[in-house]
Amino acid sequence: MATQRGNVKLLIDIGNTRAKLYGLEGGALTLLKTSSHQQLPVDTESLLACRAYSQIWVASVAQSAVIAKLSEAVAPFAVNFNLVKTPRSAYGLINAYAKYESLGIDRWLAMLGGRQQCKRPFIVIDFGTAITVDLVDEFGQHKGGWIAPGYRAMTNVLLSDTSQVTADQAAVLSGSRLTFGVSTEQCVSEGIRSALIGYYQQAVTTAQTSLGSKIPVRVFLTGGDAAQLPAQILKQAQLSPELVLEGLAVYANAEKSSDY
Ligand SMILES: Nc1ncnc2c1ncn2[C@@H]1O[C@H](COP(=O)(O)OP(=O)(O)O)[C@@H](O)[C@H]1O
Ligand SMILES: CC(C)(COP(=O)(O)O)[C@@H](O)C(=O)NCCC(=O)O
Ligand SMILES: [K+]
Repeated sequence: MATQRGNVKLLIDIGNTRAKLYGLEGGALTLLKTSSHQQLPVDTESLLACRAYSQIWVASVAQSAVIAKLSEAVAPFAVNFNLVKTPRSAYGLINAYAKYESLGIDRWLAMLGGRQQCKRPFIVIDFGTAITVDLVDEFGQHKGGWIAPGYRAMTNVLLSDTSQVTADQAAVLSGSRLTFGVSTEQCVSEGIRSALIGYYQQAVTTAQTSLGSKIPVRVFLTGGDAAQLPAQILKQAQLSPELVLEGLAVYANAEKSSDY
C-alpha cells in the first residue's frame, strides 16, 4: 500500500483537444502534464506510480471511451475516483439549462471558478476546441451562453472546404490591430482574428444588454488559445487559464479526503 505524503489530489480536465492534469494541495494547483486522449491512461498511471494521491477528480467533455480507459488504468491503484457531472445547482451557482445535465461540465466548472472570485455579474469566454461564453449574474444565476467553433476548428473547416485556401495559409492569432489582408495568408489570419474579436465584443455587449445594467460586466478568459488573443482583448479582461480546474478544486476541497 502506498504511503501518504500530505494530501495531494489529482485533478483532470479532459477537453475535446487534450487533457490537463493538475495536483491540488491545500488551495494550490500545479500543472503536472497535458496529454492527448490516447496518452492520458499511460500518463495518469505514471503519475500514480510516482506519488500517492489521496483522490482523483475528473471532469470530461470527451467521448465516454476516454473515461472508460482512464478508470481502467487507475483501478489497480485503489485510489478514490470521482467523475464530476453537471448539476442543476451547486455551491451557489444555478444552471440556466432546463436539461441541466446537458450543459458541458467544463462550462459549469469555469463558471464556478469565476464565481469564487467574483460576486458581481461576469462572463466566461473559453477559447478551447469550441469557443463558449456563459453569463452569470450577481445572484449566481447562469443566464445562458453560446457555443461556436474554436480557432483550430474554424481554420480546419476553411482549409478543408475550399480548394484555393491551402494548409500553409493557416491563421495566426497573435498580432494587435485588425487590418484587411492583401494576400490569402493575411486574409485568413485577419478573417479568423476578426471572428474571435467580434465574438468577444458581441459577448460583452449581449451580456451588458441582458443584465440591463451600466456596471461593466467582468470578463474571464480561459482555454488553450486565450493567451494568443489580440492585446486589445487581453487588456480588457482577466486571463485565467486554470478556471475550469479552479471550479473542479471547489468539488475536490468540499469532500473529506479518504486515506489509502
Ligand atoms: N500543447 C498544446 N496542445 C494542443 N493544443 C494547444 C497546445 N497549446 C495551445 N494549444 C491550443 O489550445 C487549443 C485547445 O484549447 P484547450 O482549452 O486545451 O481545449 P479543450 O479544453 O477543448 O481540449 C488548441 O486549439 C490549440 O490552438
Ligand atoms: C461546448 C463544448 C464542446 C466545449 O468543449 P471544449 O471546447 O472545452 O472541448 C463542451 O462544453 C460540450 O460538449 N458541451 C455540451 C453541450 C453544451 O454545453 O450545451
Ligand atoms: K475547455
